[in-house]
Amino acid sequence: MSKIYILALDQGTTSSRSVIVDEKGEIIAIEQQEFKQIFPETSWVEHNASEILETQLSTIKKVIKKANIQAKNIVGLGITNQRETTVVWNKTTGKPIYNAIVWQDKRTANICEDLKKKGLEKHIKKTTGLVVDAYFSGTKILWILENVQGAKEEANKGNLLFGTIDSWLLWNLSDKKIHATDYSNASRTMLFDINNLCWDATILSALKIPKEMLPEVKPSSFNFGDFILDGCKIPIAGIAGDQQAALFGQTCFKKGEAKNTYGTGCFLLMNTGTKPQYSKNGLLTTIAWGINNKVYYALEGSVFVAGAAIQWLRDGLEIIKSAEESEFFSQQVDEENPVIVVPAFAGLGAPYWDMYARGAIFGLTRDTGKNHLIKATLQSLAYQTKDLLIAMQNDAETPLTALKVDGGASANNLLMQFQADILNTAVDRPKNTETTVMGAAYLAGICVGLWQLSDIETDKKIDKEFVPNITEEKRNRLYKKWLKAIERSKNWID
Ligand SMILES: Nc1ncnc2c1ncn2[C@@H]1O[C@H](COP(=O)(O)OP(=O)(O)O)[C@@H](O)[C@H]1O
Ligand SMILES: O=P(O)(O)OC[C@H](O)CO
Repeated sequence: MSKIYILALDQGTTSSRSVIVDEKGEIIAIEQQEFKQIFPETSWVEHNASEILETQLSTIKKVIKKANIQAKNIVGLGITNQRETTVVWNKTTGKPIYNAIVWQDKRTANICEDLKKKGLEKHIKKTTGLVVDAYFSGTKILWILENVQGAKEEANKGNLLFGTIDSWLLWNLSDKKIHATDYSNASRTMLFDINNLCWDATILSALKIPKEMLPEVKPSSFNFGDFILDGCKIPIAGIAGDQQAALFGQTCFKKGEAKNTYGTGCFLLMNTGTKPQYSKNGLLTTIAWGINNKVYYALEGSVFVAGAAIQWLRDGLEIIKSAEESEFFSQQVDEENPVIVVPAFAGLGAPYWDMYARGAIFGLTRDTGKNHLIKATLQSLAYQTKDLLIAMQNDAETPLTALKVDGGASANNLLMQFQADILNTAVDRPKNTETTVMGAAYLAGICVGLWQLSDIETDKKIDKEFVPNITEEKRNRLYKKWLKAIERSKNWID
């Protein structure tokens, strides 16, 4: 009998990836393609949605060739995606009416202020689990409707569709042009009622968004429709936002289990079981996934700039040639680093939620060199994670015994050791750090009957555990400086 496979797509902020996973849950081939980041104005970030689709399709073709398999042996397709990023397209032509507005984009801060003035903050928190912030899709949709000529009229006539990236891919990949999303992605729009699992009429009306343009919302492990490849029907059987998919891929199936992903941003999620738990410490309540007729929730701490700060060292300041080099240059600073970098390039996310904060560098002296700056930038990922972990432990009231990590920057040993040191918690890096795409593969594989949850739970191989190795006194002294720097970077722009 010929082998069977799952095709899984990870449409991230900086690249589109496709992987082939075999029956044993091993990745046998990966293809990845970067695409353009568009910065039309300060604090604006856009992607070309058509380029996203093209890069995704191109990696699908390449990965099948690389794995040397045939479409007929692929039994399911899973999709995971950068969340919140907003696409509005014309139902008839299939063309986006504006670039995708990316989750990092801050242009809608004023729309958020209006919502607050209308007294909707409490309602939004209770209904959607989110804080009012330009991060989420809702205000981005309104911006497109108000700023693209004729868009409002077309939307009211029912000619436009909205989707996060999963919906955009699903609509384009499915043979019947399915317009749907899953619970985890819907819960990032700031329009979705996470308790009653439906779009919220009050918020839609405040943002003047016609309900007809919104996708249908389904479980994450679900048969959404068929992708036709080389004449073969492949069920699109799993969809989840990338951070929730990573939580699933790290097998955090039980209440209290958590992971932290170091990608463009940094996202700490804890499974809180089948009931939403609300944070008192600046974290978000979000849907983790819907599976087997149940919906699971998570507490989330979202940091906007993590690996993106390393990209800034590479592409903006041009003081490193690759992200990996940040480790080597940081190792050259063996004394205590007096420099602190707060990479609030897109404001501050959890737990501070300050859309007006901006990046800052503290502690410069005449002998500060580029290595100090590189190390401080790398350390900022660990400090921001500590902010999140403190908030999460205060909410959860259970100490985390170890932190499971993944994402591009988790490959950096110096960062992971500093993370353990500053947290005073062990940091566990799995052998397979492609947990995000594995989450999508697992959701699809479970839907088509290839695996059960219990098969997946057994696969938890650790590559390396980083153990704390600094004194309590040093830890406290360093973190105090960080908190001082954070205070000074808040509320910078008007
Ligand atoms: N060795 C490294 N050290 C520090 N940062 C790294 C390293 N390798 C990758 N990164 C950072 O990780 C990010 C890419 O991780 P990835 O998980 O692919 O992100 P995304 O899904 O957001 O596109 C980039 O921002 C990059 O700067
Ligand atoms: O594409 P990533 O991995 O940076 O993830 C982005 C997040 O989904 C934004 O909420």
